[in-house]
Amino acid sequence: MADLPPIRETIARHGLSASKALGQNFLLDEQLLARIAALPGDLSGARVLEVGPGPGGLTRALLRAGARVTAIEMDSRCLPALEELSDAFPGQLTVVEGDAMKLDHGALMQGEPYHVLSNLPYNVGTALFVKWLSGEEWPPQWLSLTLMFQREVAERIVAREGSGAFGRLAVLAQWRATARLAMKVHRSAFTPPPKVMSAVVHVTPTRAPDGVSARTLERLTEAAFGQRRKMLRQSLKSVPGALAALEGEAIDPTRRADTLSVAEFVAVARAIGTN
Ligand SMILES: C[S@@+](CC[C@H](N)C(=O)[O-])C[C@H]1O[C@@H](n2cnc3c(N)ncnc32)[C@H](O)[C@@H]1O
Repeated sequence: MADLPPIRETIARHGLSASKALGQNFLLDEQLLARIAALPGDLSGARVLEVGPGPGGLTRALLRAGARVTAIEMDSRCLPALEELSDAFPGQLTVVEGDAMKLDHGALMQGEPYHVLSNLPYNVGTALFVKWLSGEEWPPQWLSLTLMFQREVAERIVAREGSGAFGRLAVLAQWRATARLAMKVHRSAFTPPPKVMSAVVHVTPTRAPDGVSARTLERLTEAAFGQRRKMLRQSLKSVPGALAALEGEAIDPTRRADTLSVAEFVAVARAIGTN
C-alpha cells in the first residue's frame, strides 16, 4: 500500500486554500474518511465514481480500499495533487476535469456498474441526487450512493410521512430505493468548518413498483408538496386524473400531502397512469 503524506501536508504543498465559490470544505481526518469509504461494503476491485475529490482525502481512502476510482473535479488547482495519488496507486485512479452536472456518468464508467461516493457543495449535491434518482430506467447503472449532505437535507431524504421534513426528496429517495442516514458528521470535521452540521446518506436501489411512471410520480409530488398545507383535493387539481385516482384508492381528499405514505403516493401515481 502506498505511503502518503498526511492530506493536510498535500494541501499545504499544493497551496490548495479552500475556495468559498466552489463550496470547498475539506475532510482531513483519515479515520473518518476510511469509515465513509467503508459504507458501500467491500470495494476491492469495484468501480467507484467520486464527484468533487478536491485534494483527494476521500479518494485516497477509496484507493486504499482497493476501488478503481473515476473522479470528476472542476477545480484545476486540485489536479496535480490528484495526479500524485494516481501515481501512488497505479492503474486505480482516473481523474476527469469538468462539471459533474454536465457529464454523462454512465458513459464515463464505460457502461459498467459503479458505486458513487461524494462530499459535494450542498446545492450541487442535491441537484445530482435528484438526477441520479430520476428517470424511467431502473435499476440504474449505479449500485449505491454514499453522499455527504447538510444534516437538514439528509433528514429530508430519510423522513417518514407525518414529519415536517417529509416531502419530494423523501418520496424520490424511497419509492424504489432504500435511504438511510449512515453517519452524522460534526461541522468541526471540515476545514474550514461550514455553518451547519452534516450527515452521510447511503442509498441502494430496490425493485421499482410495477406500472408506475417516474414522471407521473414526480408531477404528483411536485403538485402535492408545492402546496403542502393545502388539502389534496386543492393541491392536486392541476394533475390530470389525480382526484379520480385518490377516490379509486380510497384516500381522503381532505388529507394533506405530508400525511400520505410513500406507498400511497405510488398507488395514486399507478392509478393515474402515464398521462
Ligand atoms: C466540499 S469539497 C470536498 C472535497 C473532498 N472530497 C473532501 O471531502 O475533502 C467539494 C469539492 O467538489 C468540487 N466541485 C464543486 N462543484 C463541482 C461540480 N459541479 N463538479 C465537480 N466537482 C465539483 C469542488 O471543487 C471541491 O473540490
